[in-house]
Amino acid sequence: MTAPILITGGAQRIGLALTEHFVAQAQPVIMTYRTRHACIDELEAQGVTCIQCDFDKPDSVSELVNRVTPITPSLRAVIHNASSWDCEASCDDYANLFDRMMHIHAKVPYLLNMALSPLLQSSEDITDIIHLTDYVVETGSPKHIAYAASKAALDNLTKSFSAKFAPSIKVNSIAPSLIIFNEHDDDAYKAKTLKKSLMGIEPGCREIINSVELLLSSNYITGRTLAVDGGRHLK
Ligand SMILES: NC(=O)C1=CN([C@@H]2O[C@H](COP(=O)(O)OP(=O)(O)OC[C@H]3O[C@@H](n4cnc5c(N)ncnc54)[C@H](OP(=O)(O)O)[C@@H]3O)[C@@H](O)[C@H]2O)C=CC1
Ligand SMILES: Nc1nc2c(c(=O)[nH]1)N=C([C@H](O)[C@@H](O)CO)CN2
Repeated sequence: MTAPILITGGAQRIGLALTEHFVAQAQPVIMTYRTRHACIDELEAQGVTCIQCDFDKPDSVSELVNRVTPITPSLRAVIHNASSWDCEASCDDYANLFDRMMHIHAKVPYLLNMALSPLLQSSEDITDIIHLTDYVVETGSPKHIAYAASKAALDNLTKSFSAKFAPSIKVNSIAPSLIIFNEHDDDAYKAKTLKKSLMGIEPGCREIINSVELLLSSNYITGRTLAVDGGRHLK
């Protein structure tokens, strides 16, 4: 029996692309969703274990762990994808913004890694934890200050957990810049954003799928960051 991969935030965009990729590979998936998007019914019909989970709610992490533990003796990987890209301009309670960013991007992955590591370690093979961070871990972001700081915290968790769990579990970050635009992004924003990288394209979810597969296929890469950013650092 192939151990499942747990993906948080698997009901749209990159998380959904990852979920659908593994389904197509006959790799069992457990995924969490906050909002019951239209895709959930089909994913459940395809055998994906879809667990409703709003990490902003108290006890959500322990409830998720208590849902996962009885359904599988082990996990192949945990992919921390769930995220909220919030900016200071859209809020007036900076303390709440900071707390929410740190919660979803650092505290939730920290607590899940601590609680789920036994399931990862019970596998006979090397297993993986993957943190979806962000290019702005390197630079900060004047418009997403709390978001960037929280992703930097997640990046640091990669370093600590890779040392704590080696050699049974590899722990790595994937640090994207633009992968896919949001529906509300206007043409001016898109043109400005495309100019920020050397490649100048909206690459799409396949870039993250390829990066995840690279990390899963390695028996040696750990404690590192895969920068998936189109050469933005050299622009
Ligand atoms: N898209 C891009 O170009 C880039 C993405 N990244 C990173 O890659 C990852 C995927 O990006 P993308 O697909 O755009 O992500 P989204 O912004 O689409 O968010 C992913 C999911 O996170 C879930 N989520 C948010 N907050 C919570 C919460 N409190 N509890 C539970 N689930 C929550 C949402 O669930 P629901 O929809 O069910 O409410 C959503 O489906 C993220 O970590 C992101 O920071 C980094 C750089 C660029
Ligand atoms: N949770 C999310 N994080 C990020 C998103 C997103 O849509 N959801 N988008 C970006 C941008 O694409 C940025 O990398 C380029 O402007 C960053 N993080």
